[in-house]
Amino acid sequence: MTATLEQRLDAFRRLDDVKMTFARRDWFPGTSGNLSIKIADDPLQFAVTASGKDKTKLSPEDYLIVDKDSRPVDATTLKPSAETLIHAVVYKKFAQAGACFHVHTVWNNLISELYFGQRAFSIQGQELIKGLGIWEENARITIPIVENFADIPTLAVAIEKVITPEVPGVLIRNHGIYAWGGNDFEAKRHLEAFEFLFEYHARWLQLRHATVSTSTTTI
Ligand SMILES: CSCCC(=O)C(=O)COP(=O)(O)O
Ligand SMILES: [Zn+2]
Repeated sequence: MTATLEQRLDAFRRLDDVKMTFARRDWFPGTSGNLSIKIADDPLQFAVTASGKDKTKLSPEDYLIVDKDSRPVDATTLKPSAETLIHAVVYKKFAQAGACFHVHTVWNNLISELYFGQRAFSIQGQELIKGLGIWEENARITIPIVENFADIPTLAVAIEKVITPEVPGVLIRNHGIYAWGGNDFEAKRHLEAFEFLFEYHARWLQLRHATVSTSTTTI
């Protein structure tokens, strides 16, 4: 069933909230990043950020509604995010996904670069893994890494091939992360958990390196 006006406005308000929260963390440098919230399943429709906007600001022209083919549902001069196809892939692959968020951060870029040549990043035994909805003892998670294809349909196909229901995210090398969840609250929690794990791991590697270097220095 097509979404009502009230559902659309509710999605826009929720996107405003998430956007401003992430903006305060500097998670949208240089107009990067995009956000979406699903508003209808059959046929698929979702609200998505307009392309190229300064996502640290609010304006009446921040979002539009697109269909399963990432095409605007209404007549509009706004362009959907250049990466809308990736949001569509997530919603089509996981019927339970209700929101999908993409940010470029130094930490997620560093992790993808540190594991250059590898197709995934794994981490084990961190409490914040529970933030991803994984509660088993000493859990290990593996987030796939895809190469940063400039051609978005190629990138979307690469992402479609590697994402799984177990881990709600994917890293694009030297680009950023996509994370999703059943709704905006859950997608935000997942994204925050991933970002914590990336920062923790990168800092841990740095400290370990510094400690090893100091302990091997002769006076
Ligand atoms: C300057 S960021 C390059 C494009 C990108 O990766 C991104 O996340 C933002 O693209 P959009 O079309 O959604 O504004
Ligand atoms: Zn991006």
